[in-house]
Amino acid sequence: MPAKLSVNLNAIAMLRNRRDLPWPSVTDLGRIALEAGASGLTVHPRPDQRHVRFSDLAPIRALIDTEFSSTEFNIEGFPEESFMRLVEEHRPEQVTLVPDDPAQATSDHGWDFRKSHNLLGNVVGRLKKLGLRVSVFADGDPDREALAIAKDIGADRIELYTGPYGGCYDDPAEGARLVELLGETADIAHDLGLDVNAGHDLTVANLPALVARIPRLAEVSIGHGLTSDALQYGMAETVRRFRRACGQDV
Ligand SMILES: CC(=O)[C@@H](O)[C@H](O)COP(=O)(O)O
Ligand SMILES: NCC(=O)COP(=O)(O)O
Repeated sequence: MPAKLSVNLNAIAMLRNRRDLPWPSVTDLGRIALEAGASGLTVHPRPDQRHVRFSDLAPIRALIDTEFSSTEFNIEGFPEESFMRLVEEHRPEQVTLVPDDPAQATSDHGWDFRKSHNLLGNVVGRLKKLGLRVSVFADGDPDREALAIAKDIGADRIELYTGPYGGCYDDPAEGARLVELLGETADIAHDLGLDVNAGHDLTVANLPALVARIPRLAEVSIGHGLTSDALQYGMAETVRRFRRACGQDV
C-alpha cells in the first residue's frame, strides 16, 4: 500500500496572515486538496499562532466530518497544556508530538526519547484515553534503545524528521546516505511494532527514493514544498503530482 498524503496547511495560513483578511482560505485550499485525493489535512498550531490559528481548527474538523469522512485530521505540536486542550476539543484522528520550542522558526529535530520519557509517557497515556492515534517525531537515527522507549510509552507511530534529507537536494551522495539512515530507523521501528510516517521538506523530487527505501511508509505530511508547487501548478494538480511521487496510482 503506497504512503498516504496528508497536506499541511501551515504555509497557506502563513500567507493569509500577511493581512487581516480571510484569504487565501485555509479551509478552501484544504477542500481542494481532499477533492484531489489527499488522505488528510495536517496543521501545526504554535502558541503564537503565527501559522495556523486556533480558530482554523474547527472549520477544518467540520470539513473533514461533513464532506470527507474517510480522510483524517492530523494535529502536530509540542504537548503543552494549550495544545492538549486544542486536541481534546478537536479530536484529530492523529496527534503528532513534536519537541518544538516556541522560539524555533520550524521543527528541526526529533525527540530525545531518553530525556523525554516521563513527559511523553504521561501525554501519550492521556491521548490514548481519548482514543487518538499518537505519532512521535523522531530523527533518522537507527538507535533501537531510543525507539523502544517510543514503543514502551504507547506511541502508535513515529514520524521520521526528514529535514536534513530535504536540505541536501543538491548533494545526491549525502541524500543517499541520509535516506539509508531513515530507512534503517524505519526498519527498527517496524520491527518494534511501530508504524512509520515521515515529514519535513519533502518534495516531488525527493519522495520517490524515500518511499522506495521504506515501502511500508504509512503517511507523509507535506506543507512547504507542496504549497510552493501549488503556486506554480495549482493545488489540485500539485496534490496529484505528490500522490504519484508517493507511488499512488493517480
Ligand atoms: C513537524 C514538522 O516538521 C512540521 O509540522 C513542520 O513543523 C511544519 O510546520 P511549519 O510549516 O509551520 O514550519
Ligand atoms: N510533519 C511534517 C509536515 O507536516 C510538513 O512539513 P513541511 O513539508 O512543511 O516541511
